[in-house]
Amino acid sequence: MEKKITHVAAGIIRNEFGQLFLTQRLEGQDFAQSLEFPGGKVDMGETPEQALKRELEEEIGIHVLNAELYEQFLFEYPHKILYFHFYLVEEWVGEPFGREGQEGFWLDQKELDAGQFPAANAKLIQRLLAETC
Ligand SMILES: Nc1nc2c([nH]c(=O)n2[C@H]2C[C@H](O)[C@@H](COP(=O)(O)OP(=O)(O)OP(=O)(O)O)O2)c(=O)[nH]1
Ligand SMILES: [Mg+2]
Repeated sequence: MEKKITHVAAGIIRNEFGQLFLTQRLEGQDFAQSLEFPGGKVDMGETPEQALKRELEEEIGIHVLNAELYEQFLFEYPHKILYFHFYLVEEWVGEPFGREGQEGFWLDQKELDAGQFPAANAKLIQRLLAETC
């Protein structure tokens, strides 16, 4: 059977100290306990940017003021095919927190560790590490 492609929009939320806001996936979700960039599936009729804004309100309680597309790519897991839209978010209103009970914390961009994220994130994290100063 053909696997359908699910679109996912997620935010690389970066503060003025060069730290990124990460969350930990919950028990019961796929990739439970992995770290992630907050975000989720793009709903039917939504643009990826609209999905990003909705998901960041729902998951971490922030209102995004500006988002710049950083990386888009397809990744095939054994059980699903995802098309990611990662946005760099540096302007928002509110203080991010794990609104759905998940852990959330700030981490220096240069401290990112691809081993703590799902496999799809590897290249993205490589780029983020290469772009720290
Ligand atoms: N949000 C997010 N998802 C990621 C990342 N890396 C990665 O492989 N994924 C995968 C995990 C999921 O299979 C999918 C994203 O879906 P999700 O579980 O966040 O979707 P959602 O928030 O809409 O959650 P749900 O309502 O379906 O439970 O992408 C990442 O950095 N951030
Ligand atoms: Mg999600």
